[in-house]
Parts: sequence; C-alpha cells; structure tokens
Amino acid sequence: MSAPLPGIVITGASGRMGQMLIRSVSENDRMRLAGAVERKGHDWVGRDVGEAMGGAALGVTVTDDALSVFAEAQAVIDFTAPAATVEFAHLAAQARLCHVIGTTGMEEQHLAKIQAAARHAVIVRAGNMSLGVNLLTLLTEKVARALDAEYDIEVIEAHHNRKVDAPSGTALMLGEAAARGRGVALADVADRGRDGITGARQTGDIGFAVIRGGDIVGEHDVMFAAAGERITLRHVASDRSVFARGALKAALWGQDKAPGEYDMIDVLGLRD
Ligand SMILES: NC(=O)C1=CN([C@@H]2O[C@H](COP(=O)(O)OP(=O)(O)OC[C@H]3O[C@@H](n4cnc5c(N)ncnc54)[C@H](OP(=O)(O)O)[C@@H]3O)[C@@H](O)[C@H]2O)C=CC1
Ligand SMILES: O=C(O)C1=N[C@H](C(=O)O)C[C@H](O)C1
Repeated sequence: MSAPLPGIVITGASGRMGQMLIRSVSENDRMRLAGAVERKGHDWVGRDVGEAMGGAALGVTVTDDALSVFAEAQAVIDFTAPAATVEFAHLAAQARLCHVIGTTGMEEQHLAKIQAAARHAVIVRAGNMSLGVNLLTLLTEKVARALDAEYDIEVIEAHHNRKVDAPSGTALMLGEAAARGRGVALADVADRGRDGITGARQTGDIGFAVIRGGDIVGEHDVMFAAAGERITLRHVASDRSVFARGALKAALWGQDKAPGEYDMIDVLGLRD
C-alpha cells in the first residue's frame, strides 16, 4: 500500500495567493488539500472552498478554527498578514506541522515570535518563493561583492495597487543580499524614503524605491550605478503561480526536516 499523501492547509483562503494555492494544491498529485482557513466572520466560512472560488466543489469546507485542521495535516501554507501569521506559527508549533510562510511586512516583534515557534516545528519563510528571485539574491550578493562603493546600489520594486507593505519583502531580501556582498548590515545603510531636500546620496547607501499600480504581480530591479556605467539585475513575475510552485515545494521539503527556521535557498539546495 502506498503512503498517504501529505495533507496541506491553506490560510487566507480567499486572498489572491490563497486562491492560487488552493488551485495549485488541488491539482498536485503529490499532496491533498486538507483544509482552508479564513478569519472569523468571513462569508466563506462554512462553504466548500472550490464553490466559494466560483468553481467545482473540492470537498473542503472553509473553517475559522485553524487548530482543528492543523491537527489533521502535515503542512500549512500561509500567505496572510503578520499578526495572523504569528498566531498560525503558534498553532503550527502546537500541532508540530511544517509552516510555510510567504507573508511579508514582518516587524522585529513578529520575527521574534516566529523564531520561538521554530523551536518546535519546521518553518520555511521567504519574502519571495520563486526560483527566479532566489537566484537573483545570489547574483546580487556576488555582484555587490565584486564592486566597490563607487557603484551606488538601488533596489526598485513595482506591485499592484492592493499591496499594503513597502518596500516589498523581495526588495528587502535583495537589499540584504547586497549588504551581505558589501560586508555591511542593511540596517546601517538602507535609505528607504526620499522626499524633499534630502541632500546628496551617501556613498555606500542601499536605496529603495517603490511603485504601486494596477495589477502588477511583482517586478524587482537591483541597479548598480557608477560614473559612466550601470548594471541592472531584474526579475519580473507575470503570474502568481511562480510563488505557489515554490511554496508547495517547501511544504514537501519540510516533511522530514528537524525543527528550525529555513528559507527557499535551503529548499532549492542553493546554499554553498
Ligand atoms: N513570499 C512570496 O512569494 C509572496 C508573498 N506574498 C505576501 O503574501 C501576503 C498575502 O498577499 P495577497 O494574497 O496578495 O493578499 P490578500 O489580501 O489578497 O490575501 C490575504 C488573505 O489573508 C487573510 N487574512 C488576514 N488576516 C487573517 C486572519 N487573522 N485569519 C485568517 N485569514 C486572514 C485575508 O482575509 P481578509 O480578506 O478577510 O482580510 C486574505 O484572505 C502578503 O504579505 C504578500 O506580500 C504574496 C505573493 C508572493
Ligand atoms: O504582495 C505581493 O503581491 C507580493 N509580495 C511579495 C513581496 O512583498 O515581495 C512577493 C511578490 O513580489 C508579490
């Protein structure tokens, strides 16, 4: 008899990523959809998640009781909001299932709680789950290491008009990679908001610029600008399925790992 397929729970089921993940999990023959979670009072709670999405029934009823579905599953994929993710991390640690976190906009207080939860369960967290962006972080680090501070580093990101956090999680990942390449701490050199008489750019700063508009899925440039030349590394996501693909891979990868916090570089086997 073959082993049962790992059961996957999706939180924030009605969201842009939630719906993409429900579709991806239910179409994947290496896993089964084990639950769909929405917040208390949401009008999807109590409905079949496939029907709530406007399609065929999937045999999974949306619940607001996360722990009840976590207890019967092997992984939860969570693209929601920082406060919700901290709560889910606590429940996932209780149920000892793998928690894949795509949520961005985390502050220190959220990260500390997630780190505590990772003592009891596997957590895979990344501001961007796509293969392309994770490769781009490695390239960014390498280019930043090769160039001196005469090359001004600017990270430019563009997203849809519903996005609530800025700079994006991906932009911050790329900024961290550039800072690592330079051998500095991003917190010491990040320039995140320019407006008015800002003074000239400080040598060594890593600047961030943010665009919000329409239905842009996610675009990121890392620019290295010097006198007489400019290098730009670019990633363009045109479909959210690239994020879902990485998240599903992470959920399977996490099944036999020891408790701890991991990222997509671990999942993709790209760590030196
Ligand atoms: N790491 C990656 O690769 C990617 C990360 N993201 C990140 O994922 C997150 C979600 O993005 P997106 O899908 O576009 O956002 P949406 O706003 O479309 O979806 C968020 C979902 O989470 C739900 N939610 C919020 N709080 C709770 C809660 N307490 N309990 C249950 N559900 C809750 C929302 O419900 P409600 O509508 O009721 O508020 C909503 O359904 C963002 O942080 C985004 O930056 C996005 C794409 C890729
Ligand atoms: O909110 C989004 O949409 C996205 N968020 C992530 C981020 O903050 O970088 C990843 C992706 O760019 C889409």
